[in-house]
Amino acid sequence: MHIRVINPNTTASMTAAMRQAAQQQAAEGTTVSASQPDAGPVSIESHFDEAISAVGVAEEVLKGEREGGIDAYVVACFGDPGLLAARELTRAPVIGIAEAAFHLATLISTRFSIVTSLGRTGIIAEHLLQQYGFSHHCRRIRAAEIPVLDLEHHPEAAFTRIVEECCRARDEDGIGAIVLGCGGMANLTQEISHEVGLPVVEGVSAALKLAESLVSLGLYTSKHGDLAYPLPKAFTGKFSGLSDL
Ligand SMILES: O=C(O)C[C@H]1NC(=O)NC1=O
Repeated sequence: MHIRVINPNTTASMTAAMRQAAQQQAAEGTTVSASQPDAGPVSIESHFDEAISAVGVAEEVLKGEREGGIDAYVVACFGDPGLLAARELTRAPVIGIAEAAFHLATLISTRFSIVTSLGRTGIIAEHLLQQYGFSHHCRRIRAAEIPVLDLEHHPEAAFTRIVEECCRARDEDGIGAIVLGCGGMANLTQEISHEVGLPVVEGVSAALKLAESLVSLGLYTSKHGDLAYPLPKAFTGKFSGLSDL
């Protein structure tokens, strides 16, 4: 099967790291490709960044549908930007890394904490926990207080900050597992788990394995109801190419 990982930010090196992490976890016979929008934020650290990146996610799914042969998509940003819009555009399963991580974390612990990059995006994770029904499972949303691109530009310092915050969560929050709250942490999971001594759930890998499961079960995004294809209509200006999809 073929799974497309979409990095909603436009940092190609982060996309490559996500693809590598996902391919390492993929089952034999699963091909993982990755893409990012041509236009949008280089990192997603605010509501505004999320809103802009959601358009890019939709455009990447449309590209994938035109390309053909893609069995599932992963939206690889912890805010799950544009997830429901993306699901409207395809019958293929579309899995957000936050939603995937929350599901898996509740299967291995009764309580988990999230460690994300910047504290100001914590409210986005809080809203997702409420939306997906996991609020009572999550003890606390913590932040390493590192800009997302520090994961690329200052990886050692970023790793240290993330581990320190994970250790505080382990010692203070009464939890059994940790969810990493950034797609850019996809290649750090094993090292962090080894340092912290708790199971660490990372969203790109979680979403990849859930996508494989859905495809293997023959499950697809329902086209009955609100996730049916969008109604054909005219779009104007720079979105005119989306007219009558
Ligand atoms: O929401 C966050 O804090 C992290 C989020 N930003 C980004 O560019 N990729 C992410 O996963």
